[in-house]
Amino acid sequence: KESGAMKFQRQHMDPDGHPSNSSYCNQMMRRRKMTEGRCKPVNTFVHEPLVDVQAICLQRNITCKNGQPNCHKSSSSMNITDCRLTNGSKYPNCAYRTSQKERQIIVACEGNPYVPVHFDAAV
Ligand SMILES: Nc1ncnc2c1ncn2[C@@H]1O[C@H](C(=O)NS(=O)(=O)C[C@H]2[C@@H](O)[C@H](n3ccc(=O)[nH]c3=O)O[C@@H]2CO)[C@@H](O)[C@H]1O
Repeated sequence: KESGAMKFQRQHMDPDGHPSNSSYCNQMMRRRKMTEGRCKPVNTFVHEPLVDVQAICLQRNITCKNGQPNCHKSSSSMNITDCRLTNGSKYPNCAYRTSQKERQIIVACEGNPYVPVHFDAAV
């Protein structure tokens, strides 16, 4: 069974990648298995070293969107790509808009070791 930490890495980590073109999201959402059964509507990939994203869990606690108190915001902005399903997209042909951004990110952390298990937001 896939752990929360491994699921976070599958869904959100791409340290060496960067959207060279508009098909980055179409390719990556398939490759990372987020277009099976349905097209995941929104997903962010983070283009920073895993250790830097794991270090976010050391920042002070803030409240997550779901009210849980185990979220943390990155101290600096990070290189990310937002993938957002387009209106004309029809499963199984999941069509995404690729947007490269520099944003602080908010993740939820859990476990021992205390590591990211959920992407909450980019701010
Ligand atoms: N506090 C917590 N502590 C611990 N675990 C927690 C906590 N909260 C949730 N989980 C867990 O995470 C699981 C999960 O998949 N949550 S999810 O809201 O659907 C994820 C969002 C995110 O993937 C994506 N998104 C969204 C915005 C954006 O900018 N970028 C971007 O990528 O969209 C998704 C939907 O918004 C949930 O089942 C629950 O098990």
